[in-house]
Amino acid sequence: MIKAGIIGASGYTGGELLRLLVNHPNVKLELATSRSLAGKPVTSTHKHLEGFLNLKYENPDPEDIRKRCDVVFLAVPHGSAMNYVPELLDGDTRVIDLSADYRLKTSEFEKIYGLKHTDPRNAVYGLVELHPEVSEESLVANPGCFPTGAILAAAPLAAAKLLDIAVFDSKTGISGAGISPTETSHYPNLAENIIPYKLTSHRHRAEIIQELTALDGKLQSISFTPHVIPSIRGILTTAHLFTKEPLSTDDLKTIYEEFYRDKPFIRFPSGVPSLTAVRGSNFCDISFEADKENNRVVVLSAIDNLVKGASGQAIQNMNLMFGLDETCGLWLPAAAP
Ligand SMILES: NC(=O)C1=CN([C@@H]2O[C@H](COP(=O)(O)OP(=O)(O)OC[C@H]3O[C@@H](n4cnc5c(N)ncnc54)[C@H](OP(=O)(O)O)[C@@H]3O)[C@@H](O)[C@H]2O)C=CC1
Ligand SMILES: CC(=O)N[C@@H](CCC(=O)OP(=O)(O)O)C(=O)O
Repeated sequence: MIKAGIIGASGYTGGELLRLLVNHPNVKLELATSRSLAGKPVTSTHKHLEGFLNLKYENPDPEDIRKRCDVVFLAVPHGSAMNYVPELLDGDTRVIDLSADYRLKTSEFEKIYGLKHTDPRNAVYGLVELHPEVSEESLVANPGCFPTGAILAAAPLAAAKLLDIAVFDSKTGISGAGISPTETSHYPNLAENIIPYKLTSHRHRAEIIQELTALDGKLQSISFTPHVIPSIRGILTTAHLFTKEPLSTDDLKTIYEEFYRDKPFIRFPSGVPSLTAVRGSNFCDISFEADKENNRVVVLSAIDNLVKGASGQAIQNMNLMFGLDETCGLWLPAAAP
């Protein structure tokens, strides 16, 4: 059995890692950390895990964590993960970082996040559909939630070198903001509302550029605007992709189905994707329609930000890093409606 530890287990992605890992056939949950809740049962805060888990929160030092775990998930805010990684990797332990600390080149991270990076090692970007080489790595940077949906929506056209301009418009549930309440998450501010933010400067744009540019080979014009909607989970991305030549919907079908052949978590539902059809699951549902007159295609993607956008994708990475089938423990339908 793979002994797994979660640092930051009291948060939303930590809770979702626990929910998925309690039923993973190859994993034994060894450790759940929280600085503020050490000594309390994990089920005192994650009440949905009652009857599934006997762990108490702990707050051991990184060396102890490394000795006890084969794999450690870092579910902590960006800027914190880099303080753990060097000590955790000082042995055979493998690390999957859900924060943004290792997703970008160090200089780009420092520019976008305004933080000094103290550990300039490289990590593979853990979007499994594009980076199967995660299986060879001991440190994986799990992608951001918005970039996961946006990159998967545009990757086939970028790889075919057909993409000219990409405009991503995303709507997210509020769990993307983490467990601490904010003015945006305050019920009267969010209910019956849609809140756009960081209209041109969201930090996730850098990840989208990094990955699509790598596929296409040169810098494309890429814009991204997020909105929070009054849902708890889910990200629906509308990608307006302007192409170098006019494409039909049949062309798109050929390109997308070929690119995602044998990728178990990419689905092409009939009609448009829906947040409820992916909620609680690791699927990314994609649909597309050509607007030939404008050299534009509209691609929609739907994910659960806490699963394919975070904890499910992290387990997908773990599966490959340990030589398991990528669907292991993750082959679950959504909790719809
Ligand atoms: N929510 C989402 O949809 C997604 C989140 N992510 C990323 O995953 C990471 C976790 O997100 P999320 O679960 O939402 O965050 P939460 O705020 O819900 O939880 C973070 C947890 O980390 C612990 N923590 C906070 N600061 C530190 C620290 N300095 N050292 C150790 N532990 C700390 C906290 O527990 P305590 O204070 O008790 O120790 C807290 O429970 C973040 O980097 C986030 O950006 C990525 C994709 C999607
Ligand atoms: C609603 C909300 O606030 N969402 C967050 C993104 C969530 C996230 O998970 O960011 P990382 O993947 O980079 O850690 C935001 O816009 O910053």
